[in-house]
Amino acid sequence: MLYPKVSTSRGIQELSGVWNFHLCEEGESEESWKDTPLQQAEPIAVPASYNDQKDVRAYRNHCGWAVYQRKICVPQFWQGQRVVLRFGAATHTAKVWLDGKLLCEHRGGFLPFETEVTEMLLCGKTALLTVAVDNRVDFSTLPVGNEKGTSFMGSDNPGIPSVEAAKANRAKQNLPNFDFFNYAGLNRPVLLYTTPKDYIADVSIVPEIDDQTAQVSYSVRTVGSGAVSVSILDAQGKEVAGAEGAVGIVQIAHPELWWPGKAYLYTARFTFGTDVYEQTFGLRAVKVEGTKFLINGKPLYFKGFGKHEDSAFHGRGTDVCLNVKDVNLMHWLGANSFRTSHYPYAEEMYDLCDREGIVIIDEVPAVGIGMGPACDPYETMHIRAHHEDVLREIVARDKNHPCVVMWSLGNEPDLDNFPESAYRYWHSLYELVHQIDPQNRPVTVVCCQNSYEKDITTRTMDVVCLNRYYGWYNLSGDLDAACSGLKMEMQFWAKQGKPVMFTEYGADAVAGIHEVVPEMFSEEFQAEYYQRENEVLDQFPFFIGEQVWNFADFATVQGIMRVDGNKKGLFTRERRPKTAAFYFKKRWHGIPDFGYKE
Ligand SMILES: CCCCCC[C@@H]1NC[C@@H](O)[C@H](O)[C@H]1C(=O)O
Repeated sequence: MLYPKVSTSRGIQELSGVWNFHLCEEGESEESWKDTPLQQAEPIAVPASYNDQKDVRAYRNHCGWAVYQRKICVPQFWQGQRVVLRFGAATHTAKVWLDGKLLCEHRGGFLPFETEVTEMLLCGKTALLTVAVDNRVDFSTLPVGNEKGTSFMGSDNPGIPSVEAAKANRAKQNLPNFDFFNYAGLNRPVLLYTTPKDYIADVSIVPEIDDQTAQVSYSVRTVGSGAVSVSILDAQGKEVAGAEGAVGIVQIAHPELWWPGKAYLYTARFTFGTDVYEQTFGLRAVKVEGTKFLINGKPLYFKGFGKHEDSAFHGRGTDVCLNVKDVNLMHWLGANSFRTSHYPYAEEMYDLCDREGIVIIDEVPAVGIGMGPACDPYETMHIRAHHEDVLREIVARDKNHPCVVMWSLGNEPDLDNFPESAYRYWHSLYELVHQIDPQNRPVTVVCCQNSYEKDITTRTMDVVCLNRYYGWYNLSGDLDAACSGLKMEMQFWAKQGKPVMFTEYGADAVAGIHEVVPEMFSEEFQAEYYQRENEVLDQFPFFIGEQVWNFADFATVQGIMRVDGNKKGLFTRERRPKTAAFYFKKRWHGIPDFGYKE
């Protein structure tokens, strides 16, 4: 799916700003307002989550539909154009009406969707746009919500009469089986854009490089009639190659490659009739070979993070200023990568990483898939069809980004309680993504701390991505025992012949807690945790990367295990560095992006 861009043939009207807003009561139909202006509407900013925009529990803890509404119209000089309404995302399920006519519905809260509105808007009138967004999570959604019991790491005293009675009478609420606040609403930009009637619907770019030359295979999907041509421009805007036809191969002489830390972007300017669309791309090759993750034939060492889209006031709302700040902090640290834990991030972040040379592991929101040893989630949850949908959508959206070097099918599913069932589920998704990705990038699923000998799935992925918490969730506070356990597990992985990396490891540190003798939750313990465990990891040549959990402190559902959210950040939520940030700054500037341990 193309990202909307202004060109000589295309215009954009952003619909950001203050809309009218209403939280539906339990039992109130989301369709109540599809053709009627909201009464006693409240103000709400778009793009942003609604949860923190008003300090009342109803916003913070809402469970169900919320209605956004505003008037829209388009300039008459758009006559003759095709007009499209596009949502960067709506979390988690959306229904869209224009003057009461249902335009579209979409499931999945982290990927774009759009609908053509030409006829309804070009008749010169102002229309009422109504969007209903449902934030409920359950066994059919990704991310997964529990349908009884507690949320992630929640606490309960089941069986006590008074507790059970109170549970039966409590207001409906979400029980996220994941460790990030269930921010919801129109989190990403909403806009109208135009194309000519005959237009470019999609483009796909597959770079191939060898020593001295590079070629780009491209394909263009069009609607209507016309001829396709493509012009390849270098970073200075100079044409370096060109071709005719909707499908073709272009040779690029004296290629400038795209590298982590040294990005170089070309632009493919596609023309179809009067339509013009420009797609940036990078000349880079990604390949797993033995226990190495090769970019342009060189073995990368991942230095970076699991992150979240999370900030004060905006919640999970797109904040390009914060994106720039975070990428600058990554440069400051000597980091080269992050995983979009646990959902696809806003498109604007990938464009920024393309130009800044930050490498991304791109993850779908398949998180919370597990119910413990009592129940096989692959038999009980109804997520498969939706899981395939989000995988197709993430590849369709992000396929041309040079910064995307690997797909993550999901985070910390149950892989060891029902190992054969898990393997069937995840291996078929692994094969699906390899089939649908034009660049055929490596594919993984991120594994939680588990019985790695029973888990027969993780070892079959292109890269073994492990989330491990030796010394935190187990062997808590005892870093000698933790390092002994970690070393033993690494000796298991040494026999698997796969590249292995940490996509999570870490410890909560409440900024400002300092101890001469480091204990858990102090900044000193967090730094010592990493320093000790990195000493073990540095001993294993097949270990190809360290992504700490997390880049910054972030909001979670309230519970006994979280004091104002998750505090495993190297930075506070306001991006103030903790002691461990300075440890990693020193460490990562001393580790090369390529050839570490060689
Ligand atoms: C025993 C539970 C183990 C959870 C493993 C650690 C968790 N991985 C997934 C992330 O979303 C959580 O924030 C992280 C944590 O809790 O900080």
